[in-house]
Amino acid sequence: MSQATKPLVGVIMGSKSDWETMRHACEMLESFEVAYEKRVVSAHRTPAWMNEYATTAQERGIKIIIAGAGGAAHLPGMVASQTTLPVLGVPVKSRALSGLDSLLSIVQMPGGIPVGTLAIGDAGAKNAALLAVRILGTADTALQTKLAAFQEEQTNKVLEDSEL
Ligand SMILES: Nc1c(C(=O)O)ncn1[C@@H]1O[C@H](COP(=O)(O)O)[C@@H](O)[C@H]1O
Repeated sequence: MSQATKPLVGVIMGSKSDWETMRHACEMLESFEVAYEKRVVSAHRTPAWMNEYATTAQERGIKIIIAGAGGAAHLPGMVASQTTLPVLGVPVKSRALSGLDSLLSIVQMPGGIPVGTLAIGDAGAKNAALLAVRILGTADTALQTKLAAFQEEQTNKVLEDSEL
């Protein structure tokens, strides 16, 4: 799915080391059969590539960018500054400060350049994908139907598990 169809979601991350977190976003997109691409892009280490990625994403058909980064996590904000696409930021859990540094770096954007910031770590990556699916679902009733089924299944599972 990620390679064959034209991608609608760009999943980018500051380092290969973020993959264990960001794979949760990719897996969720796959479960909804939403075409995506995944790339390592760093504002700090590959600034020219980041600029190219952000400025060409829209013309390539990307609708939403999910950007994960840890520590001094400037990637989501810098990408948001160079595109008008919605950018969802995932704070990756850092070794030194458990992701609080990542969260604050992503969430505290100056007015005018929005980044939709998710929770730290795996749940944030999963929810970034679900939020992307919800956004795409506003113009795609088939996706909305899948989202409703996902939520119903989730609710039923929790109710079943409540019978201890
Ligand atoms: N925060 C950023 C950016 C950026 O924001 O441009 N580029 C890499 N990184 C982060 O550095 C951490 C450590 O990276 P390494 O494991 O490669 O040393 C990763 O979590 C990455 O997201």
